Amino acid sequence: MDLRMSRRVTVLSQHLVGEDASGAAPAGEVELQPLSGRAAASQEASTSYASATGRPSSYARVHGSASRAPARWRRIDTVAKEQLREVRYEKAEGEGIAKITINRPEKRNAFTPRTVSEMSWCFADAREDPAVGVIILTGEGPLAFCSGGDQSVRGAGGYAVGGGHILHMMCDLTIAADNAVFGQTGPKVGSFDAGYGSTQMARLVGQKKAREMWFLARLYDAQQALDMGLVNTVVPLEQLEAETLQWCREILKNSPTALRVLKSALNAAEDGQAGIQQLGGDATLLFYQSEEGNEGRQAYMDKRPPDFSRFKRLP
Ligand SMILES: CC(C)(COP(=O)(O)OP(=O)(O)OC[C@H]1O[C@@H](n2cnc3c(N)ncnc32)[C@H](O)[C@@H]1OP(=O)(O)O)[C@@H](O)C(=O)NCCC(=O)NCCSC(=O)CCC(=O)c1ccccc1C(=O)O
Repeated sequence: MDLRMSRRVTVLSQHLVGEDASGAAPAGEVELQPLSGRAAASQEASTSYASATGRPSSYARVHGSASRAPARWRRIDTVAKEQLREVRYEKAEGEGIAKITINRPEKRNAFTPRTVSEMSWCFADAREDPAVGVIILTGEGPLAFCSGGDQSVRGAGGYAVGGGHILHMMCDLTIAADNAVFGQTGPKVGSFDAGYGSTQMARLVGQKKAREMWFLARLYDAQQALDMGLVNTVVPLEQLEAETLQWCREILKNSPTALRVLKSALNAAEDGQAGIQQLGGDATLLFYQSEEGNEGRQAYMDKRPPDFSRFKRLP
């Protein structure tokens, strides 16, 4: 599944696997540290605008901060004429935020082919909804975002889907809970992702670290994930939704066209001709909204030669 197909900004919240409800890390798993150091600093940086004067700058005064208040979620049970069973789909009342929640907590939100289909339908619905500007992808419950493909339904035929870790890597941004654990288990369970799961990872964390993650199949805590550039920020689990909503609202205050073209540009360098096609499509969209673009179309409709003389040839 190519999550980049969504032209809107996608934020991922929650974590791959978490500690048990008692707070103790299970034997053999990484011991999680309290939020500190770079994780705490990254949380602070996400809400502040630096100023050399020590006072809030005009930029900070104009743009301010975004609310962390809870959203009023409206649940949508049927998408693409299908009843959702393994995914919960919601939209925030009066805000451009959609939320897709993998809803199989009893299996640590492992996905089946059905889950992936339901996610695709929801992404497509959100993509087509002009009111939606940001999509949150998350997992149900405090224990896991997604533990990858459900091993009980994996067949010899195989499906072109990667694990839960790959889902978050394909999102634009990742906000991790402080109990999050990240990693690839593939080589230990007879699986691998030789597509985006490998190439996107290497782009995010570098070739050496990507090879370490895949070849050794170890697990990493949230601080380690932050340090290697795998996630954008780490917040206490109980602040995860508030932090995510604040990021969404901050993004939604910004120019949708600027965001759209930036996302296309950031993807274009890596996506070859498909990436350039998206960027080219965005340029055409903008051109069609311009006077110059309209003059050509209007002249044809008027059965006259176009007059482009009033449009400057800028250096
Ligand atoms: C994620 C864990 C580290 C969490 O550990 P913990 O919190 O202690 O919980 P557990 O007690 O282990 O799990 C609770 C319960 O959930 C079941 N479960 C967890 N994960 C899965 C899973 N991925 N598949 C099936 N079932 C799962 C677990 O068995 C428990 O059930 P009980 O009945 O209570 O025993 C830990 O759970 C863990 O390591 N999980 C496995 C992670 C993993 O290896 N994931 C697979 C990676 S490979 C992949 O994703 C490729 C895609 C794929 O395999 C696939 C699947 C389906 C169709 C097609 C494909 C394809 O190949 O294309």
